[in-house]
Amino acid sequence: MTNTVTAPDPSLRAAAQARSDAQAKPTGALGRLEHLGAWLAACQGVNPPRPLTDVRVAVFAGDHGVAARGVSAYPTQVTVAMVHGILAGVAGVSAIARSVGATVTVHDLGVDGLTGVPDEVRRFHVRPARPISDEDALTPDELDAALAAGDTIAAEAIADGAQVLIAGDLGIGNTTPSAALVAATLGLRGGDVAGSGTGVDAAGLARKAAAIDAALDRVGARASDPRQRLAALGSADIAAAVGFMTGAATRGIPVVVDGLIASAEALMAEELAPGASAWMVAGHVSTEPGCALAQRRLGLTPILDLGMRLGEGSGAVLAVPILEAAGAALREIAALADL
Ligand SMILES: Cc1cc2ncn([C@H]3O[C@H](COP(=O)(O)O)[C@@H](O)[C@H]3O)c2cc1C
Ligand SMILES: O=C(O)c1cccnc1
Repeated sequence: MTNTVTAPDPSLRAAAQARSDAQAKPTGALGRLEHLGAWLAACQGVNPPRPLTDVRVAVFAGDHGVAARGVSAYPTQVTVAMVHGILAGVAGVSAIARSVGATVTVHDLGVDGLTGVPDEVRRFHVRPARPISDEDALTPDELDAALAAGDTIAAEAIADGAQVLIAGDLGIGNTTPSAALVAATLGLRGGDVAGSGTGVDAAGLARKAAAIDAALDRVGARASDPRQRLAALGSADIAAAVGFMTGAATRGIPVVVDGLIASAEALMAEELAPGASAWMVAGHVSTEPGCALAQRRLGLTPILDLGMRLGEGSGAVLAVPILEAAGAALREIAALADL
């Protein structure tokens, strides 16, 4: 596993922008679509960029001990139910991915009580994350194993032809560790980053902010080290997604970032593999306050803002047609001089 990231090719970005400028439209008339097209060309190393025919969502599923603090509106059994839902192709991300021609896999990185699934799903199974307000979620060895699992999942998808990778999340309670990671990274408190997640009421929101503050106070200055922050405040599913994102960036494959959980993971990926965020676009911004905060820190401007708060990679995969249209515009619009 390497952490060395080479930036998307700046000469191809410039060439794509020049091609766009010469096309049969007023200069700049396609707005941010032009930037997305140039970014895609730079990522692919070819101008105009190739069509996106192989986009993959890997959903990282895991349970979170902190859920016992009453931070979610739903019981933890929903995590198992939703893994089965994804396997059956009937989850939210399943429907949206199908509508855009993307594929979805799900990976158990700490789901409590998961049975009746293919071995492949449990290949990287570990125990659920310990409650972050009371103890570190992971040991250093567990952190390494989770990061390596995500890197392997990315490597295998890329070797199999994936052009774009998306990390999806699944696990009751996961907005709490994600918000805690954003708070610790940005120097904020629970009240700044806690959102309603699955729909907690005001008392639930207060419990969530308090759980985040307890975790931040417990970890203290250790949080300034990104590995310690991730092990103390994260989880195996979150760490695996971080390894998946760094695995994509180190291999020169673009990533579309989803909501709060993925944006927190992207923050961690950028710290563990500096430059990784140059391989990312934000597919959407969710309604969780920590999501916009993380994206702003990374300099990522979301493609979509639809008031979504599902996770699973759903908002990211929904943005893929916009990215594809950006590439199509570069490929198919004639040069004004040729008309
Ligand atoms: C039926 C259902 C399907 C989901 N799919 C994703 N999430 C999302 O919501 C959960 C995080 O929110 P919180 O931190 O408030 O628990 C995670 O499972 C996340 O993937 C779902 C949540 C539910 C209830
Ligand atoms: O921001 C997200 O992706 C999100 C929000 C609520 C629940 N699950 C995910």
